[in-house]
Amino acid sequence: MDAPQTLVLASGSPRRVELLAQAGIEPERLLPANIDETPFKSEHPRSLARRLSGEKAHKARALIDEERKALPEDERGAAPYVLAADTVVAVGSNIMPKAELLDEASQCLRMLSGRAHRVYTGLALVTPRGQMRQRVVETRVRFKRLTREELESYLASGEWKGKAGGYAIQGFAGTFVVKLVGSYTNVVGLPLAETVALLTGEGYRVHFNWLSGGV
Ligand SMILES: Cc1cn([C@H]2C[C@H](O)[C@@H](COP(=O)(O)OP(=O)(O)OP(=O)(O)O)O2)c(=O)[nH]c1=O
Repeated sequence: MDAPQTLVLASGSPRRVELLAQAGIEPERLLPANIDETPFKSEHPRSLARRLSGEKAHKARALIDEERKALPEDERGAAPYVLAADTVVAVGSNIMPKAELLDEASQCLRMLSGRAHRVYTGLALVTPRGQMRQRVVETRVRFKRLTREELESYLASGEWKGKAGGYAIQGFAGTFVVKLVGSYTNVVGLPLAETVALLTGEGYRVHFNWLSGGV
């Protein structure tokens, strides 16, 4: 019999939950970790994705440790695996904001129009023993040149809200993509092959019972 294992996803992103579900992984708990996501001065986008995902995982694990400490020792059980991610969009070394305002989204899209950019997702896993494992996955994306009409209707759609770089490839913005090199799920927010590899590499058992089909 396998020892029990639990997974906490340190995220409030429904996309990340859906992506994990696509791999047959259902976290026992969602624990969004609110952190300050402001880049340091001249911070490289790759370093930012790594740092922020690490901070999210670390914060969630610290909360869990607090909760466990409040329990009698014999009721604590094993600590869970804690997984976090952070997605950063960049043109060269210029980090695009996570668009919250129309103006920000508009600026991002003008910058991305007709150009190539990179999407970095930092993955951070804290093992039950408290060890941090990290990696950053990079995808290159090229957008076609956007017409004024496309730009305006995209802004009106609101799909950009809360998205790194002011777009969501899984929605209307999928029609802007003329080239993509690397992991598609990485752009949506969680690179699946790498996430599964990270988890299984640390002893988390992923059940590949796909025979019944899910699509
Ligand atoms: C580029 C791109 C980003 N995104 C999303 C993924 C992330 O949710 C978001 C980037 O912000 P993140 O800070 O990575 O994540 P989040 O704040 O949404 O969630 P949490 O920190 O709680 O895990 O942008 C898309 O959904 N599609 C895309 O094409």
